[in-house]
Amino acid sequence: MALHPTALVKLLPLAVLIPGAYFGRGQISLLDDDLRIILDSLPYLLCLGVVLMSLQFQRGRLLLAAISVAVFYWVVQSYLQTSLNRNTDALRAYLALSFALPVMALYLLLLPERGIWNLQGLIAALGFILLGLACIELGPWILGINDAAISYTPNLNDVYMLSKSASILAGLTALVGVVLLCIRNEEIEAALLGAILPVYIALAFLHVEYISVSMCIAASLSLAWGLLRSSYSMAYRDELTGLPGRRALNERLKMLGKSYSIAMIDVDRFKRFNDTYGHEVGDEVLKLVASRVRSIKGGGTAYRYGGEEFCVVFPRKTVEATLEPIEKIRDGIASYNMSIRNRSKRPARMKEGSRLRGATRLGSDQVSITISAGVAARSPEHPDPDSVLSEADKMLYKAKRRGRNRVAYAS
Ligand SMILES: Nc1nc2c(ncn2[C@@H]2O[C@H](COP(=O)(O)OP(=O)(O)OP(=O)(O)O)[C@@H](O)[C@H]2O)c(=O)[nH]1
Repeated sequence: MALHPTALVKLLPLAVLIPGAYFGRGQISLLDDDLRIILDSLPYLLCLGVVLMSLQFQRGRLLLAAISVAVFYWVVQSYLQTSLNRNTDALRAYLALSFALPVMALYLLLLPERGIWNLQGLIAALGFILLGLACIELGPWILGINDAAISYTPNLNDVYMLSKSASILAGLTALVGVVLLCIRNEEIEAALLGAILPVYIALAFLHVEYISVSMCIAASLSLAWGLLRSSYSMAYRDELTGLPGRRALNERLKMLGKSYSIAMIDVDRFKRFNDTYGHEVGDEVLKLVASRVRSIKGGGTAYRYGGEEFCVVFPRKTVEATLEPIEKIRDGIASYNMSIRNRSKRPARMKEGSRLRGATRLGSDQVSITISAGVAARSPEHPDPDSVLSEADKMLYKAKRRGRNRVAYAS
């Protein structure tokens, strides 16, 4: 199981959203009454927006999260705007929330995305609702019948109200969320964390003025942002390699200025590689090549063009300026020995393995691969991105004809 620590970057919007909500709350009292009424209903409106978008994009976990934020806000507004010291119903509601929140957050975090309008999605949603009801009913009762209640009772007279046990549970939930984000590397995981944390903050600092409205706005904005980001990824990112895909390339090509170069890159003898080592190992090769091409220098942006082809766009660069970075990538890939992890996928026919040129079999577990590239720049003969792209493609096939593992460029 691979970990992606860089996925933590997806939490950066939270670093703005949560402090922004906390400090922005101070301004709410300055608003006139009409605006404050609108602001009070903003969490509901935002959650409704997320619910509608989740239905549209089949995002079951975000749908449940948005409904939960709205219910949380409603409970806080309806039952907890009072002194918990004197109102046992309010204390019960607070205990129920502080017990239900981590349990339901963990359920949502661990749940794989199943969509909405299918049996698995509906069962997942039903499980979530039943779990929520059980927590709300059983939570205060369980906490009331044994010693756990004492360590779970909120610190009613402190600004930070969550008890030590509830804080530990909250910390564990957040930790699980961070680990899952690093494993799954998905926008949705960051969005869920981005909703759970503000809701916890609202619960922990319940006595702070306007905390619930500001934090529930932050939570629903995080869900909306995650939904937009994941829809963008779905449309514009290639799932296997994580590179921007063909659609993103087409958009980029429309925005190029008067001077640019385009490189087409293709894995050599990839069909034979697939036939010999299997599609799964072929996918690993594509990921490896993608990770190398992604790090290309010289201001180039890499895209997966399709199949085993990649495209790099160099705005404001001549062909000559692109050669060094492309050669570096080609050389780096050619001299890298890739380990084949899946032993069952080793070449069935040894002769076949050793005949490969594009993928040379080195030892029992290692292969090396090569790439070829063609580069062309905008010129009077090739005045638009499509013709530059097709010229780069011609150069690529020139590199193939000349023996592969090389770069050819339009002079
Ligand atoms: N594993 C894997 N294979 C893919 C993927 N997309 C395309 N391919 C394979 O890539 C191969 C492309 O082969 P060809 O276009 O014939 O070219 P080649 O074998 O690389 O030969 P040259 O380009 O002439 O060096 C085909 O076998 C496709 O099945 C993918 O996402 N994963």
